[in-house]
Amino acid sequence: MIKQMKLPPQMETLPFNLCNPKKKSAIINRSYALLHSIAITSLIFYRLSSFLHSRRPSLPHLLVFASELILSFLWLLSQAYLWRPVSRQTFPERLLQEKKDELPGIDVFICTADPEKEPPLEVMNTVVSAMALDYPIGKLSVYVSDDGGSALTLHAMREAWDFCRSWLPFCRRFGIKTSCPKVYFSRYDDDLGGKVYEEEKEKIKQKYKLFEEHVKIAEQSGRMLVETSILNSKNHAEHIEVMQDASQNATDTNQAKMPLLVYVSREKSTSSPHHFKAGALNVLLRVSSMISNSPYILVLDCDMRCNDPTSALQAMCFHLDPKISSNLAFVQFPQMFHNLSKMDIYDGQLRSIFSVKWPGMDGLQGPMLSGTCFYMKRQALYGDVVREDIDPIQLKQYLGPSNELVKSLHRSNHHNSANNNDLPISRLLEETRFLASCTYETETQWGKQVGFLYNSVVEDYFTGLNLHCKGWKSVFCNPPRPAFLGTATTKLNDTLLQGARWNCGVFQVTLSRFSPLIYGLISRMSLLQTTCYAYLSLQPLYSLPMWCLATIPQLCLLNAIPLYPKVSNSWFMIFSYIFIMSHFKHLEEVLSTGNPIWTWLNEQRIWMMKSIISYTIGSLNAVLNCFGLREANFVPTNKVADDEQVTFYQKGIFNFQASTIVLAPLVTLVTLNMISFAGGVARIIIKGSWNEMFGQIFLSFYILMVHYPIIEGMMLRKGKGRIPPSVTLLSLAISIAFLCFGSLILMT
Ligand SMILES: O=c1ccn([C@@H]2O[C@H](COP(=O)(O)OP(=O)(O)O[C@H]3O[C@H](CO)[C@@H](O)[C@H](O)[C@H]3O)[C@@H](O)[C@H]2O)c(=O)[nH]1
Ligand SMILES: [Mn+2]
Repeated sequence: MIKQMKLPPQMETLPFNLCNPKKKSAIINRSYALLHSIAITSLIFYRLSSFLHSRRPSLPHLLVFASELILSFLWLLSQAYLWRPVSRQTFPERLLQEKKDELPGIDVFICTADPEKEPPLEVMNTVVSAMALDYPIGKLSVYVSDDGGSALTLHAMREAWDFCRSWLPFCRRFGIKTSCPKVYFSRYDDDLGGKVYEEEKEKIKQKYKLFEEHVKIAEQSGRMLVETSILNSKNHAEHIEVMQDASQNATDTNQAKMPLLVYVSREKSTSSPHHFKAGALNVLLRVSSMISNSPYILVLDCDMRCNDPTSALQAMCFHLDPKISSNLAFVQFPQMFHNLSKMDIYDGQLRSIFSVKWPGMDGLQGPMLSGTCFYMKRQALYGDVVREDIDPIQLKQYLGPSNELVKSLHRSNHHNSANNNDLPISRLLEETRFLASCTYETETQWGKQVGFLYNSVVEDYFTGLNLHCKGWKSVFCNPPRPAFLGTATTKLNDTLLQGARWNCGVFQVTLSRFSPLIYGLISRMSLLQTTCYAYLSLQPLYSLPMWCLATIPQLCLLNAIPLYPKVSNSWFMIFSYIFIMSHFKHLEEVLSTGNPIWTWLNEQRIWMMKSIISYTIGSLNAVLNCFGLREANFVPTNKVADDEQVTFYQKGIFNFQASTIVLAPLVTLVTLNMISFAGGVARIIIKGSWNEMFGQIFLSFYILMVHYPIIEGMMLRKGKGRIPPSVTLLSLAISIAFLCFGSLILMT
């Protein structure tokens, strides 16, 4: 499919890629930051001086001030993302013109873990779309890691391999851009016309249907074996299978008509830790080094299908650019999603990360590693181990006992994508099984200094942090056509619990000796880059001011204790300025990244919800884990949605079918604010004074307004998806208890 176009003369002077600073955004951001920091400084001055004037500052005042300090600190850290945003452009045609014959090999790694939550048919669509990447065939290999060790996934993969035999030639022949068959057959957006094309399309469609049917039948018969497979998913021997034409030698990929496809299910046993996805990726690293050993690696989650086959070439526009390639570790594409609704009430698109934070970091040392959709240099993962002068014995202490692995390392170090073709295939497979066994990593540096790092359930964040600390750079590539599309969570419960896992992971890093604020500064990272990492690592702290500001001012309102200056007082202006400007800045960001105005409200809401639920649960888990009281866990997110769930989500209606631990805190806080707001309004009516309490009344009003869907779910909705009355009652009881108890304390 790779075609070399004749370039117009002016293009011949173009580089492979361009980096354009977003000057206008930088000016807006920096002016805002300057004014806002003056306002925050005055607020702190106001609080401190009022403490000096009153004889003994009250506890609520101290708590609110502490919250304001935490919020200000996090705000300050977050400014690093806004300092120097850039955007990038690639010119794959230029790359082909100069480097067509020197393109390096790429190994694609796809991870799956649970055939129930990650239906094999969907996973195979990802596999097929990766097989169809627009890249020289002999230089592309696809590896699937199946942590579930499921016979079903293996079966589906053989079927997928079969389907690829027809699908790949079809894509190549007609230049199909939508190389994920499921999407292609539901849209046909490659409008190519022509009789031959139509005929071929019909034929291939039948083949896809057949493929789909085979997998579905297997799925149905597999259901009955669920129990054994659950057992199996935690305890099974390794199984590795190289799929290839019978005529073809596994190692002779250069002659192949199809990319190599390899199924890897590592050995798992309940007695040894498997380190979740990071563990799976490290096994793939070792296994692939025996087979294709490509110098570059594309990592994909099982639901992240390729949506633009040229992504590999786009990534190579950076990796092969002599100006930046030597210290470039990875090219990160944004995670984008195929199932977002117009309203996107749960902020499934993660807008702030992929439209603001990563472009911002791209102007510094580069975006963080985001788990999927990145092209990584293999060498970067081997760390400082692979030096010319290192002695083999020492190398084995790092990499484990396999001689073949050590040898392969030198080959990849020499930028040679050639395989281990000095080994016979049977010997090679034997070695891969050894490398995929449970015990291989014992007493090695895998997960500590080599490969994807353990110690945090967000292996991506932690691994990326270490790379940047060692001086590696990264690049954010965000082309107009999404390069990859995944499945976003469409349920409140899933979104908040996924957020809890992420925040548990980053907080694990915060509590370790790798805490970015310290570790980053003593390493080779710049101050701004360190600040970006520190912001994410401390983000769970948002939970403290959120809990505080949703309860204390309300309690004080009911007890007639003012916490903010009177409206007539000029200091009130400072508070209003900070509140209004931070909202305007957020709005500016939402609109300038091409989103509708309701995104702004959705994000405010989900941010508060995450602060209360995800950040709280996440940081608690991390703390418990730190003291050895609880094991941090990586439970894969559900990727199947029932019709009912999809309907709610599509209509933008909150689905409150969620566990009580997720719902009760939210409902309690809303109830509490309803009571205090009512109390505040009653006070105005009876006493006629609103001046000194306005700040607190407004705060409650604001919280209620943003969380209107919860009020609706409690009082106005009927049927499925509403908040169960039992949760409402429980929350009411807790709020009243809190208010009574709190008032008692305030009176003493
Ligand atoms: O023991 C495990 C657990 C998970 N996975 C795979 O990891 C991927 C990501 O899991 P998912 O459930 O989709 O988690 P998300 O929260 O959606 O993932 C985000 O967050 C993770 C870190 O928590 C990153 O690894 C992911 O790339 C990033 O997309 C999936 O392909 C899983 O099959 C494994 O291979 N083994
Ligand atoms: Mn996912």
